[in-house]
Amino acid sequence: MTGDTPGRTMHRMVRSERGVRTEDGDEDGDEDGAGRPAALTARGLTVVRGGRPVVRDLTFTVPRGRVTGLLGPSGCGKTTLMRAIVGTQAKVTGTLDVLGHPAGAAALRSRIGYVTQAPSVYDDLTVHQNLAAFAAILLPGRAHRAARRAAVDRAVEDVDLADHAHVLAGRLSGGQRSRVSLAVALLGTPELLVLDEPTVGLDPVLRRDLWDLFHRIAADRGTTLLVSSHVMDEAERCHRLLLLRDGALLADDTPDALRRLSPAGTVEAAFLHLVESAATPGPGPEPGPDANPGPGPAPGPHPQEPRP
Ligand SMILES: Nc1ncnc2c1ncn2[C@@H]1O[C@H](COP(=O)(O)OP(=O)(O)OP(=O)(O)O)[C@@H](O)[C@H]1O
Repeated sequence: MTGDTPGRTMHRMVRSERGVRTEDGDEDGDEDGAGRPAALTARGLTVVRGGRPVVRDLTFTVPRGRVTGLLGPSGCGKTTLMRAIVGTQAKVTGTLDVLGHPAGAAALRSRIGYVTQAPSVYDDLTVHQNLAAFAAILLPGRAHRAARRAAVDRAVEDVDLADHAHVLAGRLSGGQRSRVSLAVALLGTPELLVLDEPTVGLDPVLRRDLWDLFHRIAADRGTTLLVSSHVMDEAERCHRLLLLRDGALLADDTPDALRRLSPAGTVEAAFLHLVESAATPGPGPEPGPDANPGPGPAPGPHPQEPRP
């Protein structure tokens, strides 16, 4: 069972090669309270690129309807993991289930939205035309005309670009172009949104606005968001975090539980603490009550909601 299920069993935290996680006795596996499979379940997930493993033996679960941050330094494997999740990465071994299907299954195509680091928009089309072009692929034919229009209008509103709907994409700022890419991903109302460093290069106000949008999407539609970043302060904005380093999972927990791992009380300090503990064999960090039990159930209520 995953998600915010009250009355969960007690978990015992362990540190393993797969990062910090808990051991527990729950038997109900990777489902949420409604009996649906978790958004993501990985076991022993490894990806080889350029002849070497760049994602190594990851085991984690991502609950539905929450904003999960995938954080770690440049080159640690975030994009590679995301590509594995959306089914575009070769040389993936281990288990990776997405919305209850093996990653890359045809049944997932319309259920996942993926926004890469490079905005995929046509510069010589307006925002509206860009969205209309993608909507025509998703909802082809005359019968869907009204639905197409509604989907485009809603996506433009979602990303707060109504004032720029008729501006050429080539004349937009970097942040605005990123939002057009996001709007394209939102057109199909995906159940899982995978966003690769969507806030990179944005000023603090735009970053805050985008994070607000991510939370609205999760809260209003029950969409699961997996958002990567190499900026540790973005961790505070997530319900859950996967911390990666050198392709390995350092932690899978809530920001609140991670903050408690170090005296400084920040996720960045927790990251350093975990790196140091991984380098020094020992008993490992103290338990965090919100740790994800890896392949087992996810945590109960979050003691501190993320800063939107
Ligand atoms: N096409 C490729 N061929 C071989 N190795 C690659 C290729 N692309 C990436 N890598 C290697 O895989 C590792 C993980 O890269 P990845 O792009 O997944 O990291 P990242 O955490 O997303 O980095 P960034 O934050 O800079 O985008 C890196 O060591 C990188 O050098």
